[in-house]
Formats: sequence, C-alpha cells, structure tokens
Amino acid sequence: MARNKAPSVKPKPKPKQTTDKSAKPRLNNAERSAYFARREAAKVLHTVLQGDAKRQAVASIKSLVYSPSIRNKKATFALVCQTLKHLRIIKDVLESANILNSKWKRQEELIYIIAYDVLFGKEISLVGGDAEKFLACRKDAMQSALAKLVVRKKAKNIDDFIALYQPPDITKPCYVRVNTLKLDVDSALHELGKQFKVQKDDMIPHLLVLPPHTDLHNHSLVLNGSIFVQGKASSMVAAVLDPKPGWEVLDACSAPGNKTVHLAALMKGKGKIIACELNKDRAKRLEDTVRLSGAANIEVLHGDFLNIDPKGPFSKVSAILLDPSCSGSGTAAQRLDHLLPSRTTDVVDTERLNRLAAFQKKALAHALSCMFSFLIDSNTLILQLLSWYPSCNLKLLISPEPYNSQNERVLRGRVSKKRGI
Ligand SMILES: C[S@@+](CC[C@H](N)C(=O)[O-])C[C@H]1O[C@@H](n2cnc3c(N)ncnc32)[C@H](O)[C@@H]1O
Repeated sequence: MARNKAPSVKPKPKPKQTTDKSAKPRLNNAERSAYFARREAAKVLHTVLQGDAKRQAVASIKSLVYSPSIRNKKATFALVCQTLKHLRIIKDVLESANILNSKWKRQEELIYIIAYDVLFGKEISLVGGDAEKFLACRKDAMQSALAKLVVRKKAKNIDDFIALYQPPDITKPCYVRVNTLKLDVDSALHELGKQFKVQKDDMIPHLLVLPPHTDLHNHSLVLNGSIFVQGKASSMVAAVLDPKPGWEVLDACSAPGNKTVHLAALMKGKGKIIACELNKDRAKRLEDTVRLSGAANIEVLHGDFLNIDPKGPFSKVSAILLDPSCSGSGTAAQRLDHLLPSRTTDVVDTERLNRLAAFQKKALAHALSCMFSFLIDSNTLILQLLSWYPSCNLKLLISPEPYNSQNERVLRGRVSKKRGI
C-alpha cells in the first residue's frame, strides 16, 4: 500500500503591509452593501436585457429580484429600475465619452449600473471593485458628455433633459386575492390593515386593493398562501366563470396557476380541476402554487392541451378556462416591461404576435371542439379566453346557450365576426 506522503509544511504567507499600493481599501458597511447590490443588480439586468433583446419571455424584473439568490432585494430592485429608466442616456453618455472599451463591454450591465450611480445616484463613494475604480477615474469625462447632450437636445436643464427620455410612469394599485380556502376576507383586511391602507375591491369578491408599489413579497400571508398577489384582470376570470362546488373544470393552459387556485377557492375545495400545462418548469411552478393554496382537488396534467382528445376521458367537465400564452401586454405595467429597451422604441414584434395569435386560434378551435364534445350534457358551458387578441388584451367570455347542434357553428360565427378570423 502506498504510504501517505507527509504533508509539506508551507511557510504562512506574510500578511500584506498596509503600505502596499495594490491593497484594496477596507469597505464600511454601506460601501460593502452598495458593492454587492451593484453586482446583484447587474446580474438581473443581464437576464432582463438578454431576454428583451431576443424578445423571449423571461421572468419579470420583480420575480428575478425576489428570487432567493438576491440578498439585498430593495437596493437591487431600485438600482435595476433606475438604471433601466436612464439606460438610453447612460448609453449615449458612454458612447460619446468613448468609455465602453472591449474589456468592459463584457460586463456592460455592471458598467451601466455604476454609470447610473456616477451620473444620477446619491453621493455614494465609488469604491470596492475594479469597475468602480474604472468609472470613478472617468467621472469628469462622463459628466461633461452629459452636459453636452443636454445642450444638444436644447433642454433647459438636466431635469428637463431626463424627462425627454423617461418612459411613462405607470402606477396601478396593488391587488391581492384572499385565498378563501385558508382565510376569510375580513381577517385578511384586519391583518393587512395593521400595516397598509387596504379596502375591498368594489367589483370582485375576495379581492383587496392596496396602494401602488406595496411590497408584500415577504408578508406572512403571502408566504403561507392565505393571499395571492394577483391583478384585477386576472382575478376577474375565474370570478366570471363562477364555477360551482362539485363541478369538474378543465384549466387548459394553467401555469403558474393563479386562476387554477382561484377556481379551487370558488369551488370550496369540492369537485375537480384538471390543470393542464405544457412546459415542464412551469408545471413545477404550478404544482408549487397548488401546494401553497392548500387546494386538494387539483390534478396537474403535464402535457399539451391541443392533444387532449375531445372524445376522451373528460366527459364530466362542465367548463373550460382557456388562458393561452399571450403577448403579456395586459400585465406589462405590473412586470415593469415599460422600462425595457424594446418597449421604449416603437418597434412591434409582429412575428411574435403572429405566432401567438396562431397558437391562440388553434387553442380556441380545440377548446371549442372539446366543449361541443365532452360538455354535451351540461347546460352551463363557459369558455374563458384571456388576452385573446394580444395587442389589445381583449377578454372574451363566451357563454353559449345549452348545447344543441347549432351551437358550434353559431359560436364560431360569432367569434369569427368579432375578431375577424
Ligand atoms: C398565460 S399563461 C397562463 C396563466 C395562468 N392561467 C395563470 O393565471 O396563472 C399560458 C400558459 O400556457 C402554457 N401553454 C402554452 N401552450 C400550451 C399547450 N399547448 N398546452 C398546455 N399549456 C400550454 C404556457 O406554458 C403558459 O404557462
């Protein structure tokens, strides 16, 4: 057997002398937290900008910031939003001062974040990393490039100049839906009222309204599934469908499952919901939502709704909720999409819209064939389509007459006439 080598004893490196010019300065708490927040913000910004450039649906800014990997959520969120709001100016300044060389181009999101601090941020000392050092040395050049841009744009002052570039400030109230499987509305009102101004929505039962920008991501009622942060339009769908306890409902395109668990609450946990989802990762998210809601009557079906056999095993289904993939225009403000570069230009991604519209058309046609096949014995047939028409976020609720042989044609006729398909 080979004998173990005796561990070589290396002399301990001598601690560096404080006179060493390359030694990094020790950071105080505020500087350290600013340093890390900038790196976390750069990571989020990278994902957001990449997704936006490819026009691919990535997670929203909020969900990226609120992921467990981000430690300083408040500072990171503020930095990402402010940098995005000023991004066009920052890019113009960096370009005219000729700052983004090939080395820093590879970390451009970090440069954008620090440049925001240099040009518009509070007086935070730019220490901690090489990127900070790099831009601190170029602070004067950047500020003079900014001053020249103000003159070129004929703005009266810097505030007027910034206003020229600002996306519209879209503020909407914050809505939460009480999950009545776990908590009643009055208890939720009482609990939230301890911290926030809160009232009942005047239209949708179980929906509460709080001031814009209310941050609830860490609230115990959210964490334990007693309330769901859910927009008014989204909460309207299951409420309008109005499923009765004991029904069997098919939620055709269901992740992340906000409407699925709303259905479950309205059905008071009685009956059955089949929640179909094509995407594997999103199906997992759907399962998490279902678990959090405490609903015991939801069956997650990971698969393609278009492959559900209209003559197949769902003969007891009384309603279909169809909420197919859409442009997300209805939730753009909530997702802060108006801050993204692609939304601040007038370019419309028609190819993507056409693709979505084609899928929605197929999904609608399939839902109709299912409806007229397996909803045959039911006299309450409801098909909910959310965001059917991507660019105007039209919600279409079709509640046909009790089934008869004419229905499909009538319904197809109505839909065709309304939407020009
Ligand atoms: C607009 S989202 C649904 C949102 C959901 N109703 C809610 O309220 O949380 C559309 C979902 O449909 C899924 N999807 C797209 N094509 C599908 C298909 N052919 N079959 C089943 N699910 C599909 C997408 O992956 C996406 O998760």
